[in-house]
Amino acid sequence: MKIVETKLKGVVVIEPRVFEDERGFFLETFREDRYADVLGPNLRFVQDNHSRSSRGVLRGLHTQTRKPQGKLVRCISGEVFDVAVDIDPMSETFGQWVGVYLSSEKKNQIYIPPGYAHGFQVISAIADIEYKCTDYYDPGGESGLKWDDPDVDIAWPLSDALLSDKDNALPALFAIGRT
Ligand SMILES: Cc1cn([C@H]2C[C@H](O)[C@@H](COP(=O)(O)OP(=O)(O)O[C@H]3O[C@@H](C)C(=O)[C@@H](O)[C@H]3O)O2)c(=O)[nH]c1=O
Repeated sequence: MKIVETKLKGVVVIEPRVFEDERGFFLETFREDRYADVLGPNLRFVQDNHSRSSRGVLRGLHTQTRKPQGKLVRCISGEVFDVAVDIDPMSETFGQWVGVYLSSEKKNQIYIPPGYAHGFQVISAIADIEYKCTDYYDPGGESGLKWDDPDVDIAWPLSDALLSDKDNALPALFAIGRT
């Protein structure tokens, strides 16, 4: 598999090896030994999630304060623009973001370590994403920042973003950075 590092520490894009033949294709989407080599030896996933959304839907930008989750994300149908944001005020890259198009065609993945904010926007008519998490969902510790915070200035592919009421009410980065 090919690993592409990004400007955010620990955020990597993974391009697994895909075996194609007359029946279709095969790939390993996770195996502990190889991924631990890249993502760190203490890697342990405890929860798998799957969500489906339609074109324009934007979920994010989310993080958890009490149980920060590392996430290994892939798109199993359609295409999304997936984003990680550095929300650590002590970090040299605080406020910076990286984005990658994930698709069922490319079969690529992004790993986002604990402590970053994560979100994605759907480009195709429908998209399914699956992601493995290093800690459990903790509703009482949910946090995040607004998708269009001008201080972060993410270049989302579609300007018409469809958000949940919860995501529409998220604060700006400077507000969560002070807590
Ligand atoms: C995230 C999550 C939600 N839920 C429930 C709560 C709620 O009733 C329903 C939908 O939740 P949400 O609106 O928060 O789902 P969603 O907006 O898809 O939240 C997700 O967004 C992406 C960007 C992430 O990075 C994830 O960590 C997660 O925060 O599912 C769980 O039971 N377990 C979970 O792990």
